Amino acid sequence: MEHAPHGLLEGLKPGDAFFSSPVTTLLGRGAAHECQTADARPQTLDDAARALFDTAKQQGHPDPIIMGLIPFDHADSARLFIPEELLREAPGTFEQYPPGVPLETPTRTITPEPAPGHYRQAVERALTLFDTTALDKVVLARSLRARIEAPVDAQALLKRLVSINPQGYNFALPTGERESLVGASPELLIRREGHRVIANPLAGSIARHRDPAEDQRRAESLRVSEKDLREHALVVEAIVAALRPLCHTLEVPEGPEVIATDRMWHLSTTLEGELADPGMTSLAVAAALHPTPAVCGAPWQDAHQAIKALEGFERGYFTGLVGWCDATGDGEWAITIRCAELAPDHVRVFAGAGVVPGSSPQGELEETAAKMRTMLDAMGLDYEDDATNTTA
Ligand SMILES: C=C(O[C@@H]1C=C(C(=O)O)C=C[C@H]1O)C(=O)O
Repeated sequence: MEHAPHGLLEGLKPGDAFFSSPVTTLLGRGAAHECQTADARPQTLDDAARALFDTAKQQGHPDPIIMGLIPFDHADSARLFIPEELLREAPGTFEQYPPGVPLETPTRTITPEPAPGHYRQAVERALTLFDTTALDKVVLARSLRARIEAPVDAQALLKRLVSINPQGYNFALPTGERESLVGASPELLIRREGHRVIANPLAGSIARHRDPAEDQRRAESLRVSEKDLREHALVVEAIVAALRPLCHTLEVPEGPEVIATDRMWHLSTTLEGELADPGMTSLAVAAALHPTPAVCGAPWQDAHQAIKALEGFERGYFTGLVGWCDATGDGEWAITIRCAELAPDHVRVFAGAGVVPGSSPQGELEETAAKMRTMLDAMGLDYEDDATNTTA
């Protein structure tokens, strides 16, 4: 017998918006009201969301929900919209989702942007900044661009993603006439359910291994890695500092757990709080936290400056936010990682890694290669660069 969420994904058409999480599955069709904001500062996002809800209510929309994509950089534009039609289903039990046929994506060329050598050099430069500036951590990213023979089917790709990451934040949102951003993020920035907020930052990672004993050994090494625990603590500290003033109570566990995705082990902390102002929407809380040191670094300004100086490409929506917010303010915003930009003639896959004192350029290069495998595997794209020994 077919479970309901399978039905929802079965109905996905080009141009639809899809978001699934451990608590809900949404499929948005069309855009009754939409807004491409001038920038992504918290006030701009709040104003844009209010205006969208006001218009929807004036036009008699019974239960408007905003879906959207928020860029990494506050200076860039966010896309928020209220779908014309919204289909919603209870928690997606994608655990038994049939994996379907593996995708094949014939490619003409695959080009790393920037090149692996550039990436290693950026990490090396970041390491020197730790000695000469206030910088404690910076997340440096890179991408792979594949020129393809035929467009990737977003629905088929999502089916693969939900089957391999059933507990993840799986999404596909249109970003243009024929472009979309599709991904399987493991990271929840914030969920608001009434007064309650939950954040689940991840930071500190190691690639998984196909041999179960080696895989476990890697998980254990991550659990006690001084470098990764330090990298993780910086993220939790920043989120606690941002959430405390917004919350009556905030529960902070003593240390992180180790969680798995299809390709990675991560250090993970779940924080739970009671909002002091229940009128604060999930979008406003997300905007107050974003970008955390999980995707930017610490201190924020120094890390942002280092990214702009060293990375060598525009992140756009990658390491931004994807999610939804309803008219009561409830909603979820996940971090747009483990994602790919789909266009008719190319796909582009992104990944970043946290650099702290003690990081190695080759190690971070390999970590980004391992993170990219989630999307590369799902699309049936074969690619290995100088970061080969990650993906055993
Ligand atoms: C930036 C990415 O991941 C982030 C960086 C992590 C790390 O450095 O350990 C872990 C999870 C994410 O917060 C990515 O997957 O591209």
